[in-house]
Amino acid sequence: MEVGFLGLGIMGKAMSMNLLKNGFKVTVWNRTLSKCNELVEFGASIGETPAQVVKKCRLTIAMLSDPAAALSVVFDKDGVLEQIGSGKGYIDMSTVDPETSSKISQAITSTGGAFLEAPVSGSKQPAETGQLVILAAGDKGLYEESIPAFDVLGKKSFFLGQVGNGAKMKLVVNMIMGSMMNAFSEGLVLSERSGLNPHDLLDVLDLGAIANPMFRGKGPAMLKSNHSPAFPLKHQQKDMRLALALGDENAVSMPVAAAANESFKKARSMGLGDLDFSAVYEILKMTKD
Ligand SMILES: NC(=O)C1=CN([C@@H]2O[C@H](COP(=O)(O)OP(=O)(O)OC[C@H]3O[C@@H](n4cnc5c(N)ncnc54)[C@H](OP(=O)(O)O)[C@@H]3O)[C@@H](O)[C@H]2O)C=CC1
Ligand SMILES: O=CC(=O)O
Repeated sequence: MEVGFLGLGIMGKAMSMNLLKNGFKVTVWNRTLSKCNELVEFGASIGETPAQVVKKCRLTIAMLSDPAAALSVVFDKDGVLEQIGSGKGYIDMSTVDPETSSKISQAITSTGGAFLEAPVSGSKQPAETGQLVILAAGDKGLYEESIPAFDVLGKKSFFLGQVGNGAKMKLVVNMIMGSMMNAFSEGLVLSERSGLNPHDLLDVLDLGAIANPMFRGKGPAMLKSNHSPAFPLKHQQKDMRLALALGDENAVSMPVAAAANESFKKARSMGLGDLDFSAVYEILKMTKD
């Protein structure tokens, strides 16, 4: 099966590599084209523009940073829209808001092309090992056609109905995750400041009802101030912002998420945006009497 892949950041590189290792022919494009070279060593072809990739491939996947990037790759010169049409499918796996996804869907479907949004839950390591959770919505036929690729990329795929539902589900999940990371960071700081050993806190948490892979996986590195990026903090803050907008639209009060967003914004303003989202711990640690 031949697929196009647009966007070779932390996630896109791991996902396209996985497709190559599992026998897919992959044509890649990235805004910074030099990032394609590593994939070529594993058998990928390069497309010079998004339009060239779509022209060559029946299915094209995108994994881009945010709504502005997702829109630019579709609507700008040499973009997806120039070559998409009947018989071709476009799958956007970036985390964006439902409005962005709907705008892209309308443009693609008006040409006769098929569109699926399919954001993912799971970070760098699940992307490398094909253990993502795929939250798809949109064209059911394209979803079914994409299952062989989704089976390589993920451990489970959900089809959630109309375009927008995948984006909403992803934003709800990441809103919860961002709030949890703040509560966890506050707990680590409180344990240290009150004279406890925070490593003991990690052990206690891991044996109780709120044990989870995020605390287990990130806790020890956080205590060493190691925030090597798996999920960049700037993307987590983008997701909090988009989730809060979804809350506004639906008149849902979310004071916990709003407070977490403020912490992520503060961390960004201090230059921590490219670190892992666990770096929010550093700004909570700085707060003194
Ligand atoms: N990392 C993670 O753990 C997870 C991330 N996600 C989501 O997946 C998406 C990608 O995340 P991740 O790989 O971590 O992000 P990265 O920041 O590592 O990569 C972002 C990608 O978007 C491209 N890009 C940015 N702006 C533009 C633009 N204006 N035009 C074209 N391309 C652009 C970048 O190109 P260039 O190389 O040229 O900068 C790069 O390929 C995000 O929506 C994120 O929220 C979802 C689940 C987990
Ligand atoms: O979006 C990030 C994730 O870990 O999922």
